[in-house]
Amino acid sequence: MAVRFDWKFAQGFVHPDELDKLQPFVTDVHQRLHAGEVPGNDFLGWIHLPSQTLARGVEDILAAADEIRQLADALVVIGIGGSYLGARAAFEWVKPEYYNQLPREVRGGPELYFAGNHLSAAGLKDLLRVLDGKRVVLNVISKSGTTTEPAVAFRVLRDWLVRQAGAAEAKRRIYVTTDRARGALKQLADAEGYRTFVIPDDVGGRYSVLTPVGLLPLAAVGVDIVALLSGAAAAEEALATPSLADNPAYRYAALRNILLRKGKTTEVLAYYEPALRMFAEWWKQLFGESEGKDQKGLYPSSMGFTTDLHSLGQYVQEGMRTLFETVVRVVRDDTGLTLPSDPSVDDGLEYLAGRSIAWINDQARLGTQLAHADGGVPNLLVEVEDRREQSLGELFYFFELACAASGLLLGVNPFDQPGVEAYKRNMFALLGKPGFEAMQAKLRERLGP
Ligand SMILES: O=P(O)(O)OC[C@H]1O[C@](O)(CO)[C@@H](O)[C@@H]1O
Repeated sequence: MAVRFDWKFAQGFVHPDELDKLQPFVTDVHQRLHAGEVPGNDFLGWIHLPSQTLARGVEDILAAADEIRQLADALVVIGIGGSYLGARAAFEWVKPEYYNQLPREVRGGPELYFAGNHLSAAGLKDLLRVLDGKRVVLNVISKSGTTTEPAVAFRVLRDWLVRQAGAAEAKRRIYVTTDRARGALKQLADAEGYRTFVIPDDVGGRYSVLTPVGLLPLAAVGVDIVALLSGAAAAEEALATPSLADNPAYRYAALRNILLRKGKTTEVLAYYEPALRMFAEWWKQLFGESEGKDQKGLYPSSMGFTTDLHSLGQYVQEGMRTLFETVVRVVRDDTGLTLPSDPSVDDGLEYLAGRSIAWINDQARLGTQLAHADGGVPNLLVEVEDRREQSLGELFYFFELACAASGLLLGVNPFDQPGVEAYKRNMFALLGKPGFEAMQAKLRERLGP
């Protein structure tokens, strides 16, 4: 596999014996997961999604992606949570950091923007400014079809698009990804005749990156979605064993469980490449929504090193000893970038002349892992061979499986998210949504003048 798991920097905190003791529980979780006998078992479509999608083929997605490439200078993906994080994570992982600024011939695809993942007027206005004068395609994504943030952004952007391009052309430039039958977005798509892609019923939002949710926008910007799926399918096969010795995803899940029980209540996903920033955001939703319930669950956080070593590094080294760290490391460097030699400048760096920047970064990583472990922060390591699609597909599946197993070991339903409704109900009441009148009065009273 292109993904490897190592826990040598955590061995002072966990004895191998402790893992062995969890084997029967992991075996039970594995068997129940594969037999569909777990809480939330109507959301297990992700387990065989990679192989089944490859077997079915993705020609329809590739054809639509081609159309988008023809139609668009800029593609705007409108979605929030699982309806955008996977696509954005893969986009930033695979494509160069300044993709949108590169010339079209170099990029190969349209510029890519994300909207509907907040309710900021300024954010939306800034996006409209940058879209001005461009041929824009919208891909609005919502499984429920009722989420407020993307619905608001879609209404604003659709209105803008109709004014820019006319109603008929706007219709051609809107792609909808949603539930097969339910939701306001589905009704709107049917009424307007928008091109529609379906999110399978049995795949939850945070597990949906390998459905059209992620695949369509990724294909449109030239990410190799067949390689992405192939990597995930390879992991699906390789990780179909309950054995902790053979299954690194279960080893990771079991270690998280052990560390949590020892009082390590926060997990920091640490990365040393800016390209992994949105991957960490995807990971946070995956674990946070899956495990944070029934007053349980590790708090998933992330840090980008070495940047955050100069802001949060002090806390990690000497603050509350409730942290452990999972480092995601990309092994291969193909930048060819080295530190130039210049003996005429006295900046104290000549001893590094000729060294690759990637090597320097990795020494920082090793030094940090040792220091953090010495400071009482167990360190786990997930190594990924490179930034190619195949490897990323493996990594997506690795964490999806680990998350399901980890949630089940914790005794929660890893596939629901009842807690996110609380803020939504309050917001609907305050916004004056029909049906929430009584609640609105109560909340306004609590808020006072
Ligand atoms: O795709 P939808 O239905 O718009 O939901 C977006 C996100 O909102 C949540 O439902 C949380 O409110 C997530 O689980 C989901 O990924």
